[in-house]
Amino acid sequence: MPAQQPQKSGEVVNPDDVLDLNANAKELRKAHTRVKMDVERYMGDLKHMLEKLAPAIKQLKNSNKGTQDEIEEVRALYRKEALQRKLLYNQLQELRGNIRVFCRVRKDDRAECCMKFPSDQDIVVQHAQQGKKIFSFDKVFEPTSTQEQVFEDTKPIITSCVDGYNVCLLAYGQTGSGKTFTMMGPESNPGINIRAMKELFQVCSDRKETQTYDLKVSLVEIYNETIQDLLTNDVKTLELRTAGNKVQIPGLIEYPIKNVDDVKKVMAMGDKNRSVASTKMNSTSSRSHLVLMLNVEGHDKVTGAISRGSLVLCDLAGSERISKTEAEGQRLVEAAAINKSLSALGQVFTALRSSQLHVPYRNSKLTQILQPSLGGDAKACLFVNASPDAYNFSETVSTLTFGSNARQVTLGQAKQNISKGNK
Ligand SMILES: Nc1ncnc2c1ncn2[C@@H]1O[C@H](COP(=O)(O)OP(=O)(O)OP(=O)(O)O)[C@@H](O)[C@H]1O
Repeated sequence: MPAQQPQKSGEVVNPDDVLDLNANAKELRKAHTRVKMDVERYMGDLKHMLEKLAPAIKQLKNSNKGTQDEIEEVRALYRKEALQRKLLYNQLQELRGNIRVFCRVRKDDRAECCMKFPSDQDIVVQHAQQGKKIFSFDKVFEPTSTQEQVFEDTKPIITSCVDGYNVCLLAYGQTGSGKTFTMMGPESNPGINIRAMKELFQVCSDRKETQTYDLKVSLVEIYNETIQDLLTNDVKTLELRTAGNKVQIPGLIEYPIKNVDDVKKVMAMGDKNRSVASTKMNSTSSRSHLVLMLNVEGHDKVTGAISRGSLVLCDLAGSERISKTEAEGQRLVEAAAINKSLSALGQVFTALRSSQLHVPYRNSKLTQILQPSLGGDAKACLFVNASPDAYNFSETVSTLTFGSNARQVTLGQAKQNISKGNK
């Protein structure tokens, strides 16, 4: 039927057309009723089907929940087992006297990250041309790790100096990799040094009913193979005397400290005297090894026993590739001295690892000063700091290799230095 044209007023309407229109409307109404009935029937069928499926769906949901619960249970078991394994491992390390090695990767938002962290003990370093390497440590701290988290893992070792242990903590790594950040940190977010002192004062205060403690600090830097006292304005080079496994530094200033503010004052004084110079890779690069030494003497009020512990916190100067930093003149001399003493440290680790009779502590002032901490009954902890940037791939691999080697060093079981009292 041709499409109906609108009727103009006054125009005559054909009666056949009206009949056709009525017939069409009737057909449309019938079709509408049929479709409505079909929709209602389908809806009924669907409802019926859903009702039939409901128990099956419920069962499926429950069985899925079961799987989730099972997965959670397995996860919890795994976590428990991993914790137990770690505790046993720590006990074994303690008995064997292994150096604990922690790896910390610095935060660097601009870096093209070349690392992956498959677990909190493993790190994978990848490079398109140079391949992939995996390293394991006692703990790996990712770039997102906070100063609190880093301190938490070292706390038990550090505080054991109060019980008469000699404890040493070193930060090693390429220049700009975050050693100073880890050890000292900014004032608003302090690193291990300040946190350790706070914790030590807390431990001493908790024991004040039965113990009294005297704490003294000294601060030196090893710059171009000379030892300088940082707690005096005089530029004073100190000598080292080694007697057996003990090292003495005659004339070294020791400051008694009573609280964290005293420590901060000492650090500020040392900072002022420290040789800091600008290099191409790090505008505040430390050109010397910084060694903070704390002696803790405890007196037991009940037994009269005296404990003598020490804590050595060492922020090593950055290892660097001279070609990259473009060091010249005085900076080149400094870089050579830094690299020489760091390789002397590596040689000491190699000798200790292979239980050689002769350990070459005397090859550098750094290893000489660290001899009591690395040579026998002390507890040692090494931080290997690394940059996540692919640009630093080869330095990172060399730092992590250094850390892996140090991890195999066995110092022997740590001993407490306690002399019996007369009470
Ligand atoms: N985890 C971190 N989070 C945020 N900033 C960091 C972190 N680690 C390092 N940095 C920043 O990176 C820069 C270089 O770090 P830092 O001075 O600690 O390196 P370094 O290893 O001590 O270098 P050098 O051996 O040359 O003294 C600093 O500006 C520091 O604040």
